[in-house]
This record gives sequence, C-alpha cells and structure tokens, in this order.
Amino acid sequence: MTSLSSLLKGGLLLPIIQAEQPQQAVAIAKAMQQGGVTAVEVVLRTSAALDCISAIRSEVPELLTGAGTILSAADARNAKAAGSQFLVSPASTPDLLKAMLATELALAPGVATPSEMAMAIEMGLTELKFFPAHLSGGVEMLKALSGIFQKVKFCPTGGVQLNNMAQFLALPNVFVVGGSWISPKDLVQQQNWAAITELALLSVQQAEQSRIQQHKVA
Ligand SMILES: O=C(O)C(=O)C[C@H](O)[C@H](O)COP(=O)(O)O
Repeated sequence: MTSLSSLLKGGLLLPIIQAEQPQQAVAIAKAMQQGGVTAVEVVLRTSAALDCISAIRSEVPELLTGAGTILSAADARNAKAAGSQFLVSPASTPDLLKAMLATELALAPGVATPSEMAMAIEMGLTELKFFPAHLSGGVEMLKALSGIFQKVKFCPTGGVQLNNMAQFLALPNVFVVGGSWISPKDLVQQQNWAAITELALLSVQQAEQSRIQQHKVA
C-alpha cells in the first residue's frame, strides 16, 4: 500500500472541496491548483461528491485527488470506483479500517484519542488524521503524543486555518494539514475563484515558511 505522504511528494496542504455539482468542484480545484495546491480532498457530504471526484480526475489530472468523510465500506468502495487516489475518514472503527485497507489505496483514517491511535497502529497504519484537531487539544496534544507514538505522522484537520496552520506544520509529527479554509462557502457561492487562488497562494507560502522554521529549530 502506498502511503499518503509519498503521494503528496512534500505537499503540505490538503484542502477540502465540498461541491454541489461537478463543474463547481472543477472550478474550485483549478483555483486551488493555480495557487500552488497539489492535493485536494473531496468530502462525501453532497450527493454529487463522487461525480465531483471523477470530474476533477479527468479535468485536472495533475492534482492528487482523494475522498474524505469516508464512513462506511460502501463509501470506500465507491470513492475508489470514482477515481479517488487516497481515502480520509473522520473516524476509525475496526470494520471501517478493514474496508478502507481493502481498497489498497493510501489512507489517513481519523483518530482523536490514544486508544484509537493504538488500534490504527495495530492494523499497520501510521499516517493518521487528527480530527477534530483544535477541539481535541491541537498543537499541545500533538506534542504530548509525539513521545508515545513515535512512528505516527498526523494530518491535523478541523479548526486548522490560515492563522494557526504554521504552528501545526512546525511539529515534526505533522506531515500535512487539512481543512476548509481555502474554499469558504461564501467565496464558492459567489464563484470568486480568484479569491480562492489568493487564499491558496497565501497558505502555500505560509506552509513552506513554517517548514523552513522547523528545519532551523531542528
Ligand atoms: O470528513 C472528513 O473526512 C474530514 O476530512 C473532515 C474535515 O477535515 C473537517 O471537517 C474540516 O474542518 P474545518 O476545516 O474546521 O471546516
């Protein structure tokens, strides 16, 4: 199984796309890509989500495209059939993890507690989503976990934004950050793709800067 971090090839951002129809998803994806984003997570929270994944794969093929909000075995299978290159879930149960592993796609299952982390590690998973990151203890919790789960790398999502993403990315046990801040609902409704590109540019710059700071400290 390929890991999500190897697919990301150093990309530090995993913005969410939530779209009502495929052409809207493609417009958001293109706007993000123009701002330097290299990977996106299309959340399965609208009836068009699977079609949105297929449309992005065919119209913006250079963008790494995965599915989020995977909550069942059927979600995992359907997301793979639609062309998802990786899967992300907000939660982890043994059955959900087995179903996600059966797709043989790269995975970042969602965990928030040490017990959920231990369960995921038992199933061979060491790249995990920390969700909801801010409400589950944020940067301080990730620091506390680093000594215990030394092989785990996290993708914090939930409450990650432009003003705190650098703090998350400065942690050695964080490989990427995710969230909705690059495509806020109002900008999508206004079809303000230029503003989404601008937010992407700012976010990519900040992300790269935070990694430079981390290397200086290390
Ligand atoms: O459902 C999933 O698989 C997810 O990836 C959850 C999202 O990452 C968060 O819902 C983003 O939260 P906000 O950035 O605070 O809007």
